[in-house]
Amino acid sequence: MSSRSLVRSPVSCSAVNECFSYNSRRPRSYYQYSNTMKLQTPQAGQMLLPRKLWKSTRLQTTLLTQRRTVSNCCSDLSTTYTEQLPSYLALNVLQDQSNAKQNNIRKVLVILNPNSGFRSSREVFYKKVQATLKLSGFAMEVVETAYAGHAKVLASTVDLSTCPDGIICVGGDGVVNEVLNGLLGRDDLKEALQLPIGIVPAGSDNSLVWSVLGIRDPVSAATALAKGGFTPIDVFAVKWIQAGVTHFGLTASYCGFVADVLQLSENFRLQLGPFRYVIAGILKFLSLPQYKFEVDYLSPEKNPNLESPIEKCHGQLSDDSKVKSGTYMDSSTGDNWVTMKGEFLGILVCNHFCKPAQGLFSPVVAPKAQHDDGSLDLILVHGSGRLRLFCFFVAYQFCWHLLLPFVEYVKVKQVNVRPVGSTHSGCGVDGELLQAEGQPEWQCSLLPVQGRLLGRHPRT
Ligand SMILES: Nc1ncnc2c1ncn2[C@@H]1O[C@H](COP(=O)(O)OP(=O)(O)OP(=O)(O)O)[C@@H](O)[C@H]1O
Repeated sequence: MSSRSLVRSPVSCSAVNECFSYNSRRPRSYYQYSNTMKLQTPQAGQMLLPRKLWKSTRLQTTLLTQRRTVSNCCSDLSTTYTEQLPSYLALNVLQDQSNAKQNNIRKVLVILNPNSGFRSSREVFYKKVQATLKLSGFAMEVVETAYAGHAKVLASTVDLSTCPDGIICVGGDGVVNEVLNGLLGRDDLKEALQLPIGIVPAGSDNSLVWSVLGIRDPVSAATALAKGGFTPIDVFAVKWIQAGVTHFGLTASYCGFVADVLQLSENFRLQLGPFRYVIAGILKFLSLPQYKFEVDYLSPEKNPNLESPIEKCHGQLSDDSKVKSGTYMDSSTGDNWVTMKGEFLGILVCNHFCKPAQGLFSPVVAPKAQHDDGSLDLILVHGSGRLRLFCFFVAYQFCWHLLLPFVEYVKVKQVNVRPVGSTHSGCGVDGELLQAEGQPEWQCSLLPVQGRLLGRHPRT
């Protein structure tokens, strides 16, 4: 995750809307960036196996290797696989795959962030994942990111014909977000949207792949990639209205306490790795400011009579003296809007149920959210103060947070948020902090098109 200014990464939302009338100019080849790229050679990793199992695994792998070496022309496929044995679980899948797809080579670009999580992405990929993917027919071009924003540059400039089967991200949610934004910023948007994104979790918290595909370890991720298939997923856009700049996301956007923690945590990235969130959370909790926002949201269902246009968990919320709220109809569209102004500890807009991969009890933030249901789930944590925040946090650990009287849960189509006064004006998107000048208005809405993730949930 990294803090960054939206000004530095302008992506026009109109580009997405123009998707259907796109201009098929050829993308620049990403090889022009080759001075920052490092094509990787595989590293040998020896696994310790029981003697009997070692023998049988070795035999299976050797057979697979022979077939692959004949059918593939990718230079590093000649690696001795006996030095890079995948897990036993994966081997069963690989055998099926190799029988069914002997001639089906899947060409992908692998973008590896060596800076993710505990900085173990290289080890994760080369020791736990690479062999499985190779054996299942992936021809991979591996590129390591050299700086923050590099994954976005790669995704926006790569020649799509060199990786028609997708881009696989090895890292955290941040690198996936960069790839998404790179793809959605391309001229050949229609083709880019079709390109699936694969994820090998190696970051601080891979909430996306854990929530949507039920995968949180690299070996399972490799197995899911090897098995093939796609999972459609809604994509949302967060627009800084005044500047007309848009950033895209797949997981969640948030303002208030969580965005503040995200910003503070970046100071500890080098020293603490994934633990930076805990330390930043405690520090921010101890110096908790008041957050005031104006919020407008649009419910998915139109109700011309303004009768219960929203699903509210707690009707008494509007009686909270600190929150002024009302409903109005946009005369141009006939949409019903709910508007409120007051103190909020947090405003979270979730695209899936947002299950942190590293949580103690792995609670979910938005239990009713679905990654492909065409709506966003808004969670408003009303009020201020450490006691309220503490109650929310404890309840959240047991997934009771929606029962709290100061928490509101609504399915929405669009949310507009305006920080009031000295409230922190940043907005977090998938773990990336978007910063804006002045009094920004953030608009979060779903795109009319879906993206695709590589792999399917193990139970589907
Ligand atoms: N070579 C690099 N050097 C420094 N920063 C990088 C490099 N490559 C990528 N980054 C930045 O690191 C940020 C975090 O990456 P990533 O999300 O993969 O890991 P993480 O933060 O540990 O995991 P998570 O986002 O799941 O918490 C990205 O936003 C990206 O901009």
